[in-house]
Amino acid sequence: MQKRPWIGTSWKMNKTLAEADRFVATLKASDYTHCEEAQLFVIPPFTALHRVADALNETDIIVGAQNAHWKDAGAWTGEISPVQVKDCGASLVEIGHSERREHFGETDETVGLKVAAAVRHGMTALVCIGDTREEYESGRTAEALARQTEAAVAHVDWSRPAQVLIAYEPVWSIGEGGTPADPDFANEQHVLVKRLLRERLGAALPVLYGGSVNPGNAVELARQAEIDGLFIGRSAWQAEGYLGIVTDVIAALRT
Ligand SMILES: O=C(COP(=O)(O)O)[C@@H](O)CO
Repeated sequence: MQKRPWIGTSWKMNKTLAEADRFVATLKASDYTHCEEAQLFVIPPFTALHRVADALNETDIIVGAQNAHWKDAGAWTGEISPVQVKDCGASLVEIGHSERREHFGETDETVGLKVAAAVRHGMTALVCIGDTREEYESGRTAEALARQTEAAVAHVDWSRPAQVLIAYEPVWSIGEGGTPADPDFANEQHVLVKRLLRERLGAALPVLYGGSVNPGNAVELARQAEIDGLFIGRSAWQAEGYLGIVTDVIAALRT
């Protein structure tokens, strides 16, 4: 059976409201507002979340938040709760991106608590895990992924319906100066993560790849047996770039 990949982008700390509107207008004018061959998702910054979710409401494109706290409300100045992002129209929450782990004190424990909270509120949790360059170069990728995978699912109440996606994003592959992971290497890490999940939960979860995905490597990555989707940064920040990758991947998976 042909796979239906997740293909999405986080805008990180980019886009004014006018720029968000332009991206969304291009998306809405495309053939992909209702797409059976891929699950599209867009993760704007909080400032544009409500507006983008509203604009894409009638489409099949999922809109997510880049983070959400584990508590529903309270004295947590500067934070945003899962109740609030859901209220803005988000149905997905990205959790544990390496930039948050590196710069904002996100830990395996807070990631686990946030995943459980997002799921408790009926949203999909998209959990980013990945090895640092130091872990990669010293052969400790598997150890890092095992630790982060276990923490990501540790607090979820699995006796209730829960949608959790994992994004394998090697830290050394992300952003300017990042090296895209070799597709075979990425696939091997996805095999490992899925094995860990099967042992822990009795079933694997979808695992997406992220880190310097671009028009030149997207198809080969998406063709890997255990890569269930692509999570794209820079190459998808212009709607045309995003739609170009979506078009290429869908066409390649048809053949
Ligand atoms: O960080 C990500 C990848 O960024 P790139 O610019 O594609 O390296 C991923 O989480 C999508 O935001």
